[in-house]
Amino acid sequence: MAHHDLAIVGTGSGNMIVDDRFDGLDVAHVEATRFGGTCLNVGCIPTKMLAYTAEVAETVRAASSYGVDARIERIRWSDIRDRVFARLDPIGDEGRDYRRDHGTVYDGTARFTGPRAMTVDLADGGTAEFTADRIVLAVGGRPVVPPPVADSGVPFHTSDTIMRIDELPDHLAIIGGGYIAAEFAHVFGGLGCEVTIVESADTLLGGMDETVVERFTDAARERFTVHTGRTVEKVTGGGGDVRLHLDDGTEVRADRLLVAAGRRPNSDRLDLDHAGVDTDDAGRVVVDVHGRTTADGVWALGDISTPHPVKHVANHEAEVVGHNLAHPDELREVDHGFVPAAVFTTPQIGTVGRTEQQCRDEGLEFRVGFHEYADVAFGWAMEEQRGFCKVLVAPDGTLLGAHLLGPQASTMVQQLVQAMVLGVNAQRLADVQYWIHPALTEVLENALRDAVEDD
Ligand SMILES: Cc1cc2nc3c(=O)[nH]c(=O)nc-3n(C[C@H](O)[C@H](O)[C@H](O)COP(=O)(O)OP(=O)(O)OC[C@H]3O[C@@H](n4cnc5c(N)ncnc54)[C@H](O)[C@@H]3O)c2cc1C
Ligand SMILES: NC(=O)c1ccc[n+]([C@@H]2O[C@H](COP(=O)([O-])OP(=O)(O)OC[C@H]3O[C@@H](n4cnc5c(N)ncnc54)[C@H](O)[C@@H]3O)[C@@H](O)[C@H]2O)c1
Repeated sequence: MAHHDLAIVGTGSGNMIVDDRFDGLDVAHVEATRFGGTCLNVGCIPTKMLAYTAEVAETVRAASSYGVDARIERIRWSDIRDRVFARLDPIGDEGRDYRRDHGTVYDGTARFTGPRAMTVDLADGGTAEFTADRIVLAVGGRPVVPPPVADSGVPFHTSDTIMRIDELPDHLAIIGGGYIAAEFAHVFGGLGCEVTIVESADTLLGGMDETVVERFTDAARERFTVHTGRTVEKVTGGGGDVRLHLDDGTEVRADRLLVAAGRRPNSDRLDLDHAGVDTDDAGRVVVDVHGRTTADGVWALGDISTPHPVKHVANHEAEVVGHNLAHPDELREVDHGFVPAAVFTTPQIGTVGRTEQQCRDEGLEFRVGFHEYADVAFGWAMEEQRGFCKVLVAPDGTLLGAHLLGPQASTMVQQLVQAMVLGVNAQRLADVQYWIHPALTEVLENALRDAVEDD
């Protein structure tokens, strides 16, 4: 049986760990599907390349409101898809080849057979067994498929497959109304498809700040057919005619179905009990602040273990675990303070820190600073009607949270993230810098002033 000094299972963020600090060690990587993980192959990057493309199409459609008459001649879906994947696929392939040249790569699915011992079901048949001094679990998560879909036998897509389809659907039905549903509704709606969303909660993007949720859900209702507070009881049909039977008797007919009803960690497929690795109630591998699991020599990072399943957090955790493997006597801690997020839709969303409802629920004293895009000059240039910035500020000026909806929200929120991380209070942030006039950032300046200036 092979023995390695270090084995890394999963090549998304896991592939970031090994560099020249590990020269001289025998290192193995194990990957069940495409090298490079979710973000590169089926997640953040292709979705954002498509989201931007959809924005280009929307800009053309909206051009006449600025006095520029334009129309879309044709949407060349196969060219759009191929632009994305012709760029991304070679990156994963090169990553795999590099690792092969510098160590061992197992193309297959690994699970534990004992403490720090694994077997790999190889993609091309057969199995391989290995032990390792140290093992890193970076196996991510996968889409959850609700039973009415899974049991129906009706073909469906998840985020893993929908981006590589051959033809755009006329009508896409989406189950779920979270991040993934919102971004794909934007992509396919922007490219001209009819979109219907079925979400079991009363709003889309539940869990975000209440004003974001309200305005985003309203915006989505204008662009798509949205059923909130509804569940799918049965799925029938097939091929290009999928029918969703909702609990209020509504039948949704579409030619494609996308399931975007949440993701779960892949911990249930690793036979963790053979290795002494514990999980929590949500199926996440339990780790300490250094990334160590409950089993000696086994580490974990990213979506398999984190409470924040976004790529910037997985990257940070990979950096910390990498450092800790290389420097076992100077362990670093993972920092989960002020984790921002963005939703790449129209309107865009950028968010960090507590929501207004969390501030209330925690009984905090706070002020709300609020400003509309429509009330700054660049908002006039853009004819922006819905966008806003909300900041939540404690009596001593500490920023508790910030939420933006509107153009460039994913970029603009970064300035507030920076202030929160560096401990710059709202008054100082508003006062000590010039705010470029008449840039969109005047929305931030005015929201901050609204929170800190006397009524
Ligand atoms: C559609 C979509 C869009 C997203 N957009 C964003 C975004 O815009 N911004 C953002 O921050 N986050 C986004 N995310 C989330 C982000 O992609 C994840 O948080 C991140 O990729 C997790 O990285 P990871 O390294 O933990 O896992 P992954 O990147 O998922 O890597 C895990 C790897 O392990 C492999 N694997 C699984 N089980 C085994 C096994 N038993 N043996 C061997 N290999 C195995 C998998 O094949 C996979 O390659 C998005 C996710 C999705 C699905
Ligand atoms: N821009 C980004 O950062 C980005 C983009 C995509 C995904 N992600 C990550 O991926 C994770 C998973 O995304 P997601 O959108 O799949 O999950 P999610 O948890 O954000 O949303 C799932 C939604 O589906 C609904 N739902 C669940 N079961 C349902 C059912 N049977 N019928 C109808 N609705 C149902 C839930 O109420 C929820 O609103 C996100 O939490 C995020 O961490 C991030």
